[in-house]
Amino acid sequence: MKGPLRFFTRLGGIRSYAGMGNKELKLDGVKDVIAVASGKGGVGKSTTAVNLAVALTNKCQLKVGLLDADVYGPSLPIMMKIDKKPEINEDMKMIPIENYGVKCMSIGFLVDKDAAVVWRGPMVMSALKKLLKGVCWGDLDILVVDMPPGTGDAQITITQELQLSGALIVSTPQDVALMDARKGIKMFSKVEVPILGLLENMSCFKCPHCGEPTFIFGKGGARKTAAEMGYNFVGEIPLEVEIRNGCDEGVPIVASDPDSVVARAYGEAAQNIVERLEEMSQQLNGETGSVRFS
Ligand SMILES: Nc1ncnc2c1ncn2[C@@H]1O[C@H](COP(=O)(O)OP(=O)(O)OP(=O)(O)O)[C@@H](O)[C@H]1O
Repeated sequence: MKGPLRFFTRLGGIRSYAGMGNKELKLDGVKDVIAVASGKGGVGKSTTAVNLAVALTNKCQLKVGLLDADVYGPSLPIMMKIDKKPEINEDMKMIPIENYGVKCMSIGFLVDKDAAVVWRGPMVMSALKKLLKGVCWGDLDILVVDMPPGTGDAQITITQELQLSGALIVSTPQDVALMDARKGIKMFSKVEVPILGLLENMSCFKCPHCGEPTFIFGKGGARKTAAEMGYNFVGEIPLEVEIRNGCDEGVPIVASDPDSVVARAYGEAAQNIVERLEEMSQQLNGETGSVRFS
């Protein structure tokens, strides 16, 4: 594992890192919080977060939440087909809205879809803090956080406010995307968040007529980068029209066609992440068996 040695302790089933300064546990009942991030925009981070959340629910049988922290361009309302505002509980916390078995929260549930785009920094920060602290998630095995693209203030705030178990970096195989992915990795390393691995999105396009693969964004770039940097390679997701359709229609392909090749690829990636979290737990606190995912 990269970065300084840290070790886990367990507090009532919730993981916590020793040696992380004075961070408090902010999300009661949530065992692991993982960030899905990319340095570059438009590489399929939200698509990955949504499909992974459904795969972690359906294929890994976990209790999963999905937080759309991409305040500038929330896509969860469309991708998860949720068109209502969350209710508030007696503690004045927002109750996540469930679809496909995943508990969801997004700034897009709260404001007009174009409003956040023109927000100034302080408004973005205040909205983010509300999203991070003001949601009653209940008991979750994993909360998947769809990060805003890039490595600016909003991203750093999230990594500082949330006790992240790790970050998944999504990239296309293209050099320019991989360059930004490296910046993302650097940001997480600086704040001592472990990298769960790299996932390559849009890895290849298979002609629906002849089956010939075309490597539109280059071949194997994320796998190579993961190997060079010593990180886990989580898997590759092809460029496929059904994935895009699923996003636009609000039915993730993992939910609509769970036996498809693509849904299986997301399932394997989800399993890889779960195993990586378990490995980290075992390495760091000396456990010998799976505690939560057996
Ligand atoms: N593997 C894929 N195959 C086909 N289309 C995809 C795939 N992954 C993502 N897309 C499409 O690419 C577009 C961008 O994806 P997405 O919104 O997930 O990217 P993003 O990295 O989250 O973007 P942003 O930087 O705006 O947050 C969407 O239209 C989505 O449907």
